[in-house]
Amino acid sequence: MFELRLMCPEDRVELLSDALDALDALSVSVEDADAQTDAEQALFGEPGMPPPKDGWQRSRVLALFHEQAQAQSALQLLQAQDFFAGCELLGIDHVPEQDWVRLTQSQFAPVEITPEFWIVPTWHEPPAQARVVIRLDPGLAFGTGTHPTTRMCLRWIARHCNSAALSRVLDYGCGSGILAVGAAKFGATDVDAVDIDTAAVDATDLNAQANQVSLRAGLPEMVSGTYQTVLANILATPLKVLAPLLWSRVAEGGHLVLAGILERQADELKAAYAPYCALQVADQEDGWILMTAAR
Ligand SMILES: C[S@@+](CC[C@H](N)C(=O)[O-])C[C@H]1O[C@@H](n2cnc3c(N)ncnc32)[C@H](O)[C@@H]1O
Repeated sequence: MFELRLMCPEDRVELLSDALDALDALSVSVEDADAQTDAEQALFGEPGMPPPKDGWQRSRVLALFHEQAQAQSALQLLQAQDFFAGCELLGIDHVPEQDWVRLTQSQFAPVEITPEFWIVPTWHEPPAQARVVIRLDPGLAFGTGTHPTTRMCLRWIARHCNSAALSRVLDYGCGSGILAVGAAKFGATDVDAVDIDTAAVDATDLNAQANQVSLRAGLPEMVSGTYQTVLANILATPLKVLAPLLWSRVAEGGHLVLAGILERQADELKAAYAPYCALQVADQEDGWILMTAAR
């Protein structure tokens, strides 16, 4: 295969990507051309919020074609368009054949949560010291155990194993279902996992089956009654909006466990939850914090 690489200013990215699609590119991807340089202007957005800007100030647009001649003729057609002004050819390069499946798999090693608790992809054997294992392959839904927010929630679950905290558990924003599966593996008998994304609900069902645990996965409307533990690893903005709902689901004597919060967001989270409970920082990793409250 051949990769056509173009540099493109912010206001042309969409036009150029659409044109490459129309010219039968096998795939089109866009990268921040200034990433990890002094000129980088990173864009941070949150789900459900409008993007802060349409694109980076300069983007690298990469399009794959089967044949070199296809890439060259796509370039010629683009160069004849008005919108190509300000864009620039970086090159047309041969992309060597690779075993993409093996390459992707090699990037996902088993993840240690505690010395005895591991997340292990199906193509790996669990480490000898693992006593509790979640079998999980990367998929469409968030939550493979590689993110600090997920790991902190799982550590909290491991610390509370065999306690009343893990009787009835709610995983709110379940993604892959990793927290719900983890809670079930540590003895939770009644686990609900909900997400606004139906792909996450499907992934959670499949991951529960693969790990031979029983839980109920569904949309947030499925939540009913109260829970000894309510886990929500989302992001600061939705967590603030969800404060009354999440707290109302915590049973007497139960715990609220929140993640997806940056260290600098601790005070705003405490303020948002102050009418209901006193959130405390319970763990931290790589600039992210875990906040908890007991009822
Ligand atoms: C960061 S992922 C966490 C996935 C998993 N629980 C983990 O800990 O790795 C957040 C998930 O929350 C879901 N989500 C976002 N806003 C939500 C909301 N208002 N209600 C329910 N789920 C939401 C997203 O679809 C996503 O799957």
